[in-house]
Amino acid sequence: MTNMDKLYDSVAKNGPVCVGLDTEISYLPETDTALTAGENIVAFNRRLIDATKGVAGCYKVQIAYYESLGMDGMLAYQQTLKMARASGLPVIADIKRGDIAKTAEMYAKAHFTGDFEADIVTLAPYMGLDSIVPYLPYCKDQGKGVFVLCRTSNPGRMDFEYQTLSDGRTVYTMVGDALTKLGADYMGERGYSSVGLVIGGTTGEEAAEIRDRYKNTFFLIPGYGAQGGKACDIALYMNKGNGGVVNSSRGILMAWKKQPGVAFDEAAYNECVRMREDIQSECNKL
Ligand SMILES: O=C(O)c1cc(=O)[nH]c(=O)n1[C@@H]1O[C@H](COP(=O)(O)O)[C@@H](O)[C@H]1O
Repeated sequence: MTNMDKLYDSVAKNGPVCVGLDTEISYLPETDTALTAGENIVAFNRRLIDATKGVAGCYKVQIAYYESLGMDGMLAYQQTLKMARASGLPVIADIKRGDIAKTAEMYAKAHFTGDFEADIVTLAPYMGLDSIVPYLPYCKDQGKGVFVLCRTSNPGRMDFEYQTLSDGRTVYTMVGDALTKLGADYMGERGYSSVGLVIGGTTGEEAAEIRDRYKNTFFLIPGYGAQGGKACDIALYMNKGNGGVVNSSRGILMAWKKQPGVAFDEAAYNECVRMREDIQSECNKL
């Protein structure tokens, strides 16, 4: 069974919310001055994971928030991955790597084995397929997975991704087509490849076309919450309520700010439940 299969099963059981652990120290309601920044973040993440593991489909840990704190942060990253994986839910390491083949081999080893082992990683395809291929033996042998940036959530997606090629396709479609072709040899039992795509949820405009074109591809859909993505748009990227996980980071981490008097972990739980209902009710309308 692949990790994409596990993600599918997890969405079927708990729903599509991907809790983004992009934990910045300023998001914490209070800190313990006897602890380092990294230790405070681990304590916060521990309570957040405990509170949300029954209502989340997976976790995504954004490495930049941890790297920015140096060694203290990298220890926090290691411990956060460990705690999140111990919840039994699939864990995506949002590392967005994309380098030449030999270097990619080292990144794959770094994030699929050892101290920083994750179940699935995010990759950037700009340097070409040889920057993606070194991750595939881990998909074949250990069921690992990758989500490759395709049509992202940020305004800057227009700069390169929407450029039109001579054959009429957009650049993001060329990327999606090439990656789904590559992923065809890595199909799991639930009908999805271990090679998934990142499809931003801040617009629903191309949703029907994208979902239809990549039927066997699992999507990581960021943009809900702080970036303003709407459930009615996001539902269009799902496949009968599955086939995608919807990330919210700041919206969940800082849910306590919108729920006065409620503890941060309980507020995060409440936000996951609200978000899940919001998305599932839109999926049910389709
Ligand atoms: O790969 C990603 O996860 C990603 C792709 C994308 O197109 N847009 C996007 O926002 N992300 C990530 O998703 C998360 C969004 O965080 P919030 O906007 O706080 O919910 C961050 O970790 C981003 O790095």
